[in-house]
Amino acid sequence: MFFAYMFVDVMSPLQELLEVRLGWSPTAFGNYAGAEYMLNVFGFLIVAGIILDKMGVRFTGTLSASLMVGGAVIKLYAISPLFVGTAFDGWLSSWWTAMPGSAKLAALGFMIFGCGCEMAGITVSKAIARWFDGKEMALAMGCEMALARLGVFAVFSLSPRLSQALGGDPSVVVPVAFCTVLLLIGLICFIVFTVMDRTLDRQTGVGSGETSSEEEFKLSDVGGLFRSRLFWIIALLCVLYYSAIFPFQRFGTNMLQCNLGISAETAADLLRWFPIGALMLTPPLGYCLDKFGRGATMLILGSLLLIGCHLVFALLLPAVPSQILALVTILVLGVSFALVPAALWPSVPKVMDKRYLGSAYSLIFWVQNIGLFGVPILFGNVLAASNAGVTDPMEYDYTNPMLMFAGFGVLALIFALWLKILDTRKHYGLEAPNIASDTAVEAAEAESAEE
Ligand SMILES: NCCCC[C@H](NC(=O)[C@@H](N)CC(=O)O)C(=O)O
Repeated sequence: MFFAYMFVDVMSPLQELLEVRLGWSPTAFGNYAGAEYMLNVFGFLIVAGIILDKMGVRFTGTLSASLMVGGAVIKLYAISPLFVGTAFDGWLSSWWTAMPGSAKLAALGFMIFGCGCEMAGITVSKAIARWFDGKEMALAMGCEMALARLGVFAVFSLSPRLSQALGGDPSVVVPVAFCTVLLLIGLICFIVFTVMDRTLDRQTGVGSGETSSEEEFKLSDVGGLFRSRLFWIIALLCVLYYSAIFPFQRFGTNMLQCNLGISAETAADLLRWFPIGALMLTPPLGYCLDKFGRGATMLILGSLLLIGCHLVFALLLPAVPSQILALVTILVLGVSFALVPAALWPSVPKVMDKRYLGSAYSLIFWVQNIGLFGVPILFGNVLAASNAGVTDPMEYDYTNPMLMFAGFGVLALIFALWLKILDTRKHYGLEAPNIASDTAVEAAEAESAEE
């Protein structure tokens, strides 16, 4: 997941370079960014859930890592001189001219990569939920997400520098090639893990139980989940919250450049602190959730912070173009980005039947992917419509698109409040700790001994 998240954002700090070098307008960049989720939205994630439940973690993990490498290679080819300027590029550029040929082919590669990345995401979530059931599940998920955030921090630090590593004109090829090699290393590591895991199973004579039928994906469960009010509240909270987070990560560098009049490198250096706040806080918050509970309250607080931060980016930063203000807001947004994921993902096993937990994760990811697919496209269009006639990528006015993010935050807050009210009425246990306290366990043991 570390290398996967690096690859997801490798081009985010290079939006200006892509516009100058390859002619990608904000709309083309938005379309490219949304493509990551396109095949998932059109049903791949549901298939991925079935594959995971039928074939298990080893097979699905290897398949997802292979898809990521395949997609990355296509994207690398699309932006390289091997493709740009060729007859194929000319043909691809000749229709739907808003998207240059390189953007179209890169979007195709990103689509395939996105299938692998999301498939890996549900595989990891289900594996952790099973391995840490009744134990430090939120801490384990928090550590996994912290590693992913470290990847984002690393790529925001490395990408602008790698683009200049060869001297001469800056290049988008070097950072993408670097991250593609990392994905290949990740695939090799996972294959080594599967071999070792299989060997251990053979030595101990214990099956991993990873395809146990009690948790098998059933199509009838999908219908049941879609009829569940709780499923929709969680899925809609998830899609609204993340729609104001991941697309922001992608467009944030240029937003800071335009508001502060700084280079892409300086802007990326500011933005990289966003995942760092989340990186440092998600594991301890996960630990607190395991020990003391308060999951629904964390969701409300995280949504409130999200709204405040996007309002600052939309209204205050253009009026007060201060790097300190930008940094403080980015750090607070990082706190929000720790609170919500730390509480949201471990809450799913609390309210969904274990039997269809894999389906529940894949369907929540599916609804989330619809937003993550559509919002960058919407964002690119809102940005373009608010900046008619602006040709300098340093001159865009980001007020309207950032207000749109704040609006998503308000809706997420409404769903978080609804969840808390339902939890108070129906006692789902969202505010309860994941690990029963020692005294509670002792009391339960004493009770069963008496019986
Ligand atoms: N074990 C938690 C998994 C979810 C982490 C979550 N990622 C996602 O929601 C992805 N579907 C989104 C993406 O890959 O873009 C996160 O907080 O990173």
